[in-house]
Amino acid sequence: MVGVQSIPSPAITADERSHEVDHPSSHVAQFGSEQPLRLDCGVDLSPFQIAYQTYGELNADRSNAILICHALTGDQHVANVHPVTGKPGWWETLVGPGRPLDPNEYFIICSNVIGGCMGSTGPASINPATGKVWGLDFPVITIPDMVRAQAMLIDRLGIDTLFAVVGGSMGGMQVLQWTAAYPSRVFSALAIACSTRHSAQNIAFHELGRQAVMADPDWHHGGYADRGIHPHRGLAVARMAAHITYLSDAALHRKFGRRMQDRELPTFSFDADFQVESYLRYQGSSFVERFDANSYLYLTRAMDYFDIAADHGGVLAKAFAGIQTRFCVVSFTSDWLFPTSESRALVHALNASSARVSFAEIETDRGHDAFLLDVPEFLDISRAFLQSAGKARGLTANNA
Ligand SMILES: CC(=O)SCCNC(=O)CCNC(=O)[C@H](O)C(C)(C)COP(=O)(O)OP(=O)(O)OC[C@H]1O[C@@H](n2cnc3c(N)ncnc32)[C@H](O)[C@@H]1OP(=O)(O)O
Ligand SMILES: N[C@@H](CCO)C(=O)O
Repeated sequence: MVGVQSIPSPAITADERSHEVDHPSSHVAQFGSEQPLRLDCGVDLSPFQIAYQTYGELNADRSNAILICHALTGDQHVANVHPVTGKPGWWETLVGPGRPLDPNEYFIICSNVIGGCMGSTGPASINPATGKVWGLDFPVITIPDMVRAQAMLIDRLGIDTLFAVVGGSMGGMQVLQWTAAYPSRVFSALAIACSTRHSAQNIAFHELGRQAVMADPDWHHGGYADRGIHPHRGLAVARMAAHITYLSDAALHRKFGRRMQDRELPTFSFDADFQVESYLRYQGSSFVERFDANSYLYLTRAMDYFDIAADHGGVLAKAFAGIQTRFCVVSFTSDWLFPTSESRALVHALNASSARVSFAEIETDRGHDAFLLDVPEFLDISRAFLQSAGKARGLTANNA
């Protein structure tokens, strides 16, 4: 990389490097009892580990680091082939050479959240006290817990201030939590399709999903791993219901309408007569191949508990008082899960805090998950925001 001084992750030990998996910059950072993770529920989690990927190189003054926070079922494999699904990284529209988050310019970090199931400690991990899978003995985690764990990782990487923290949906919640908890460590923040608190409707959808998991006889009160089984049916139903909320009526109509699946006439049965039924079944069955049911319970719960203003006497602006971080808030017109009104409320609070904030509502029928798709206006806005913040930060092309 021309003009970029390569600084290997400074505090990563040889032991940690031995955990490298499918990618040259794939790591697991382990934290021990000297550094427990203090959880909001009152538990000190120790030891624990965070699995993460990096792309690009940290520059000489360590000013070009971008942290990507993933959404509910995402993971650290943001821009490399996924080791389980074999599919491209989940945000390759945004991250990659020539993309708005270009590893030739930035040192990009993405970690699997605490509570996740792709290498970070979560309910599917082994509880060192029992030698068995944690299951429901795993402590309930929150968005602030996820961010606290990430901050320990960022410390471990020797980075004081992140050039940017970027994320959509649950990732956007983490972005906002980063700015509220560590304002001086975040130079710029790109918060997409998110909210400062989970709405009653969203909590209701999550509860529906959790009940579907818990109603599966294979769930065994979270103890399925010891029996060598997994509540696939319940988790698939949960994903099917959730997936509908990630799209929009218009998008479903455009994709499938009332068209039939591989047939011309109704079968007068409960087979998947309609394409949209077949599609949903596919989304459910492919999801369970890559996700743990208990993790789904814990991560949905973390989103439900999220409410930044609650920690500031119910006044959202207080969470951002005096903040110097540059914000860009993005919403999508057809997102009914995190509607534009919630982004506007955030922008108003940032304005009331005299924060620097730009806001874009993007016209699309692709619903909440538009942030994961190739939506040119979204990508252009992201690029322009980071370039402008980069100038203010003194970053030059290729960060020479
Ligand atoms: C690790 C991670 O994945 S990170 C988490 C973020 N990623 C996700 O949430 C993935 C799940 N979400 C999605 O797939 C979302 O629908 C989106 C919005 C991100 C993708 O949208 P699009 O690119 O428009 O894809 P679309 O929703 O049409 O789904 C395409 C898939 O459905 C399948 N499909 C389409 N029609 C049908 C049908 N009638 N019957 C069965 N399957 C169908 C396609 O074969 C395709 O399968 P593939 O993903 O294995 O290639
Ligand atoms: N579809 C994405 C976003 C959900 O908010 C996910 O599963 O993580």
